[in-house]
Amino acid sequence: MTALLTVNALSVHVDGAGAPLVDDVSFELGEGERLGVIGESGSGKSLTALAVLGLLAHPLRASGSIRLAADGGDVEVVGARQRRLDTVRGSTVGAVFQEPLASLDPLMRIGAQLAWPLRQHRGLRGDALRRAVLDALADVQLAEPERIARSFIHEVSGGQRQRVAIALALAARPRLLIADEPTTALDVTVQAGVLELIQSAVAERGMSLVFISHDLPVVAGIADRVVVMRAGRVVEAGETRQLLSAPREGYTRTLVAASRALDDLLPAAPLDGGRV
Ligand SMILES: Nc1ncnc2c1ncn2[C@@H]1O[C@H](COP(=O)(O)OP(=O)(O)OP(=O)(O)O)[C@@H](O)[C@H]1O
Repeated sequence: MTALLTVNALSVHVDGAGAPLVDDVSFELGEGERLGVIGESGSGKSLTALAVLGLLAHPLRASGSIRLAADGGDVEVVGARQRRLDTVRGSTVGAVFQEPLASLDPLMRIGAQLAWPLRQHRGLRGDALRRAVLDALADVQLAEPERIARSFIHEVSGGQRQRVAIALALAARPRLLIADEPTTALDVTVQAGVLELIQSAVAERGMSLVFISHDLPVVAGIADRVVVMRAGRVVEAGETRQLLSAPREGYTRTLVAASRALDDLLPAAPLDGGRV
């Protein structure tokens, strides 16, 4: 399988401070592959995602290597100039975060926000652009796309906001989607729908996925391979089924046991992907 993303010995430091927050992390992601990143709060999952997106801000600093296979050739994200990163963000890699407002502008109508990447990356104008905005909203199963396009973000529900954020992440047709706890902030009744949407969008477009969560059953249902992080390091990595049925490390065993204990309380919700 061709590697779309290769992370090698990635560390993230606070400039001038001691121990790294992300420490010597390596993994690879092939075209069309879905990778789950799991670990407790503070284990370094989000910083790893931000590093891949080239979004670490001072005083955070990455070292090591993050290579993305972009259309015009490989891009080394660590140390890349802003202009180089602008060419891969959106078109090679898109992102959805826990809090949709992280990627949405409260002062701009939703349609105008979506129009921007469609114009920039796909060169659309006029009627074609207006149609593409409505199609992008319909693609994320938002009813009444015309009304949503005219709305500001505070005029739609939390679940609808996350769907808009997904539409925005997909607008430039990236080859890789990074979803960082995309359902954690949502009402439990809308989590399942948003997860299904991410899964179907990734499958239909043949995209690769990095799915970050602290929720093992959710990751089990979505990822081909899993990376387990703790205290900034990868403690275990492997094919999802194998890793969950025979975890080698004590920490992974604890995570699996905790999920199974919960599973026993919810007999209708099997570990393997049935939940939310
Ligand atoms: N800007 C920052 N400056 C200093 N430390 C930071 C900064 N951002 C994050 N950290 C620290 O880095 C560590 C890893 O944070 P990170 O957000 O990657 O964890 P996480 O695994 O994504 O957690 P969660 O599941 O709660 O989102 C944490 O100890 C956090 O406090």
